[in-house]
Amino acid sequence: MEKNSSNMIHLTADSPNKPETVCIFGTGDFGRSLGHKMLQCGYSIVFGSRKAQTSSLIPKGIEVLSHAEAAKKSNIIIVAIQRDHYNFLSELTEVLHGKVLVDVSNNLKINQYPESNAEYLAQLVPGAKVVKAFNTVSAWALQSGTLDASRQVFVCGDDSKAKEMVMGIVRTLGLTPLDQGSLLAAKEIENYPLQLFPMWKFPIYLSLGLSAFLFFYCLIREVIYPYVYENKNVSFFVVISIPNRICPIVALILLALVYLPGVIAAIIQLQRGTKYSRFPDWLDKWMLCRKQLGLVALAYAFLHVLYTLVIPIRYYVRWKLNSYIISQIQNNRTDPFNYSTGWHSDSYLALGILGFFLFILLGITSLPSVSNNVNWREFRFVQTDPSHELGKAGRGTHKSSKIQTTTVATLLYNHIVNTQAVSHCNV
Ligand SMILES: NC(=O)C1=CN([C@@H]2O[C@H](COP(=O)(O)OP(=O)(O)OC[C@H]3O[C@@H](n4cnc5c(N)ncnc54)[C@H](OP(=O)(O)O)[C@@H]3O)[C@@H](O)[C@H]2O)C=CC1
Ligand SMILES: [Cu+2]
Repeated sequence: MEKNSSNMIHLTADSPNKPETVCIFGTGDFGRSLGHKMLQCGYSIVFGSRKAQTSSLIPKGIEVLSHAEAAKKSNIIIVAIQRDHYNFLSELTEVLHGKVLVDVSNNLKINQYPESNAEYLAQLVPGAKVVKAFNTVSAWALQSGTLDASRQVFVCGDDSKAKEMVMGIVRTLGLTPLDQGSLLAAKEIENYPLQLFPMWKFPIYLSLGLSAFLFFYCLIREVIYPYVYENKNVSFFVVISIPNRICPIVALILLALVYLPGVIAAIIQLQRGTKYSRFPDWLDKWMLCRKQLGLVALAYAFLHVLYTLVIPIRYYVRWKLNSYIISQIQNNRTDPFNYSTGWHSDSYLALGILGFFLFILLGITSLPSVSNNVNWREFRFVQTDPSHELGKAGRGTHKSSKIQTTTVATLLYNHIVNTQAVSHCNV
């Protein structure tokens, strides 16, 4: 595989034993950190700077030259300068002709400029092959060697050879390059570090909203109403009983919402008679956060399981059971065993257990670290890949063969419906 060749340092064609020289413009935080890391990985580095003196901050063994001189020494130039200061590069058009220019810049706001920084750079230096990379790696992480957040480096560019060269460097640094296609993808890549859990926002707000609504509903029905009309104080219900009622309902609603957009999308496609037109924006966004919706639903189901497991040790439950037994004794009466209740109770618990088990299976396989370890057939066996749909969401190919999701939903639905008959939540 290509992995072997790319893990080695790239040697220049003319001098096979000398490592490739890479030029970095800008001796700021990021330029220095990247230079230091690349030096460690065996590259020969030269800095291009406005001031050609060496400061103590510059890693030993790296030359600092003027921009033009430094650029002449290498075919790859990493531009570690803020976008606002790019204009001087247009004067270097001649020197930079045919060279690979790597744009690492980030913005302060999403969509700060009309065009991406990388495209702007390509306009400034028309003869250069611009590649976008490294913007998702922080200077601090490079320096401390603690790349704990993500080893993924998004790379995009119009020239495939230039892109391949940059991806080689990324791999040599021990990072994982992800080819995102042409320079048109640069805008998305630049917006990426500015986003804070973009796909999680909607699922989390929705689940919190639903929980709050259901909480007040249950509070009125089960605590305030008995208090007002029967003068019964069961306010402690807010601690376990009511949450345990909310959790399964929210979980099931969210699970249904994972499903619903696929159905709506199918209806839209049938109506339009084509699957090659874009879905409305709201549907697109909804589709893209299905995986997160599913995982939040799983979290709620998990809470429900925990709340349910503690039922036998609750004081209120034990007291209720005891007083029931005592009242039988006092009345000298034995309630007969009810077979249908026996069946009901066991079967809804079994449905809950199986549904929860499959739900966990779905959740686990949707984690990237797990799905990377199974092949696509194995994956399809468990679920349809949400990220597979992620890439195509806008273009409208949706294979909704979510047999497993259907099973989970059906099992859990039956579990909840049966709960009405013999409830573990009624205590
Ligand atoms: N810091 C980080 O963690 C990350 C930074 N980046 C990106 O890397 C780039 C550099 O960031 P960072 O190193 O933090 O920024 P700094 O402000 O630390 O450094 C920027 C460097 O740009 C050069 N520069 C400044 N003004 C001019 C100018 N008018 N003309 C020419 N060169 C100039 C200077 O180098 P000199 O004095 O040598 O000329 C300066 O050291 C930015 O685009 C940033 O978005 C991307 C990912 C992470
Ligand atoms: Cu339940």
